[in-house]
Amino acid sequence: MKFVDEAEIRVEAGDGGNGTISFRREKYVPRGGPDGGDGGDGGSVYLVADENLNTLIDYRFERFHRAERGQNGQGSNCNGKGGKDLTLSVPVGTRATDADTLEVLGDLTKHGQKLKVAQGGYHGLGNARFKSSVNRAPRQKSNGTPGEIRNLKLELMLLADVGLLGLPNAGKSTFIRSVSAAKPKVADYPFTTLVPNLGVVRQDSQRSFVIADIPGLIEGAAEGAGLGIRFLKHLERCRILLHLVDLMPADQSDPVENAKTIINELEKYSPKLASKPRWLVFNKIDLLLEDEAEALCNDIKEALEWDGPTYQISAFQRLNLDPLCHEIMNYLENLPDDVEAEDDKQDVEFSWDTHRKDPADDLDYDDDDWDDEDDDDYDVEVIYRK
Ligand SMILES: Nc1nc2c(ncn2[C@@H]2O[C@H](COP(=O)(O)OP(=O)(O)OP(=O)(O)O)[C@@H](O)[C@H]2O)c(=O)[nH]1
Ligand SMILES: [Mg+2]
Repeated sequence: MKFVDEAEIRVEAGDGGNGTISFRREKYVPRGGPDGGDGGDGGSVYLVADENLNTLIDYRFERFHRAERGQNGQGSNCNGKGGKDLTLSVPVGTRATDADTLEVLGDLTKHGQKLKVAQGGYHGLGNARFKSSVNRAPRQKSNGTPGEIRNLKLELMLLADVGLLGLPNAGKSTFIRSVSAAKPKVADYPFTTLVPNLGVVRQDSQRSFVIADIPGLIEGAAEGAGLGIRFLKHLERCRILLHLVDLMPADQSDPVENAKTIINELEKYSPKLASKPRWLVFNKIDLLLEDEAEALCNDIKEALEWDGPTYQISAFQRLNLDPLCHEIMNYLENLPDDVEAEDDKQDVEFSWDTHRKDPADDLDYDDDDWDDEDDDDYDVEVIYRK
């Protein structure tokens, strides 16, 4: 599966309409003067940021976009109508670059923000405009100028503060569903998640962070097993990774070995990613008695020689999620500004407004969109809700 957080399209603004040559012809009005009208301006092409969109995938299928041409002028001093502008909606966070010159035309960072990407042609002048004291019957007009044509590269940056790591079925998608308004598909088979999802965890009106749920990793991912490791690139800009460990794998596999697999694959992919702050999050504690869970977590920590932070949660039952999110928020807030930020300055920032969901909303697992088959249609999903 290919990533479509970028798309290349061609936009063509409308040409300006031509001016026209015409003379007033009317009974009893001999030698009516010139009355050729001007053409209309060509329509321009704009991009507008729309918070309801989350992918650029549509632009992969529809690559040519043209605004209307201006109408030609007409007699009786009638000017041609201007061509209609074309407005293309793109997700918030999209950057538009001229694919030929590599000039960055702009970043659309706020809902409703508009960016002109191709200027419509200017109108031509009708002969009425060329009338002068020495030329009362000009046979002159001008043509409209051509509209701008551009090959545009659209890029949508997926930026997340927190990245989720884990084997398939570890509960990553369940976790993001429980702490944010994102609605990725959850199921009891591996590789349910085929594309990354982003969710916004809102602590209060001023404080929130973004979590990325990516497809599960399996042993050999670095060599391409399962869905491979290409999704890990989305975690490179995260500030912290949560490694979800399933305490009760349905396939009876050993949680220690499972955790080691992830750490191995991570190291194979990139030592830099592997050295990012990482917290161990033991999931599915609801399936064990409290002291059993405690003992198992200790065993795993010992086997991994883990001395970093650990948490015990049930993503499904929403146990201990609040303290974990709280800690994450604190951690992120207390990071020095310059950590990992050097090359982020150019980044597009999302300005979503996703709120923390009411937990009661989500307890209904018969909920229709729980198993939203459409998910698979998208290569990249960024789900959020206002
Ligand atoms: N009992 C229990 N089941 C859970 C918990 N979290 C997730 N599950 C179940 O585990 C299964 C897998 O959950 P997902 O959230 O789809 O797992 P994932 O890590 O996103 O899996 P992939 O997308 O395949 O990588 C589902 O059947 C969930 O209902 C939990 O805390 N407790
Ligand atoms: Mg998943």
